[in-house]
Amino acid sequence: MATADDTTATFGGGEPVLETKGLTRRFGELVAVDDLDIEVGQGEFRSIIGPNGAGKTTLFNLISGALLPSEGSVVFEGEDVSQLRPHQRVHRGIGRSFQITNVFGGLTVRENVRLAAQAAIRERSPFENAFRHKDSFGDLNDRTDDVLARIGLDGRGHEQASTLAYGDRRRLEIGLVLATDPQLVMLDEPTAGMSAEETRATMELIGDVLGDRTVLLIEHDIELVMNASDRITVLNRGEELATGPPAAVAENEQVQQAYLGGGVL
Ligand SMILES: Nc1ncnc2c1ncn2[C@@H]1O[C@H](COP(=O)(O)OP(=O)(O)OP(=O)(O)O)[C@@H](O)[C@H]1O
Repeated sequence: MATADDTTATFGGGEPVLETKGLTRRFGELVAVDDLDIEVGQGEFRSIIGPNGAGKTTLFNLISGALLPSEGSVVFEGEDVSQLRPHQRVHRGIGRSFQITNVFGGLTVRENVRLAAQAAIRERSPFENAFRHKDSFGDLNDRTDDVLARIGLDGRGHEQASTLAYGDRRRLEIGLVLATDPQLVMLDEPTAGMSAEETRATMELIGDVLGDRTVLLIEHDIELVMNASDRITVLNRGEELATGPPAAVAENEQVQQAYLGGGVL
């Protein structure tokens, strides 16, 4: 049950980009995601937080299509996508999260970006993509150049991905998400394992390159979540404990008790 402010208000007006309706996922007896009704507005930066095992990753998997719901639905841009396969959801504009974004170490930076862009060209069958006339690849090359520039790796497209330093590899991963031209971007702990400086730079990059998209973020770094989010949803044992702007969530007593044992926020 949601208790915080602003739960039902649609961000920025208009229809939500993403809705879950009674979304539930069971693993045997365990209810990992329990009757979730959330709405994410166009252009919103929404963070999902909660203790270990709260259901955050399961929720992401249900939205991306890696898992199917036991009950309920996922609605994206007004369409029920609950039964679609992951690649079909990518075509509709649901961006992959880092955990399922593959950087191919043996390929160059440019080849990686180009491949991601190609995989996501919408409305075409793989057959059509394979046999398109050479000239029509102009689009793809333009998009690849644009992505490389936006992630600051232009001029480095020829480097083999496996030789990139950690921070640059994370940039490339963001580039691969961007290359699919998603409307909704799902980021699963994008700064995990980074130094404070790398974290700052990565969040800045995310703001720069994904600022015009709708973003869903799973993140354990509370300070980062507080600074970056328009709204935060707190999960606990699969249930929505609260949704609201950072300040309202930080003051929510149930959140304090369930998530933080009091006093951390
Ligand atoms: N494939 C699965 N089979 C059985 N149980 C699962 C499976 N995936 C997740 N679970 C269980 O579902 C619950 C929610 O897990 P989930 O990974 O979604 O939580 P989380 O909030 O992402 O946790 P963390 O912060 O530790 O990553 C946990 O109790 C977990 O053990």
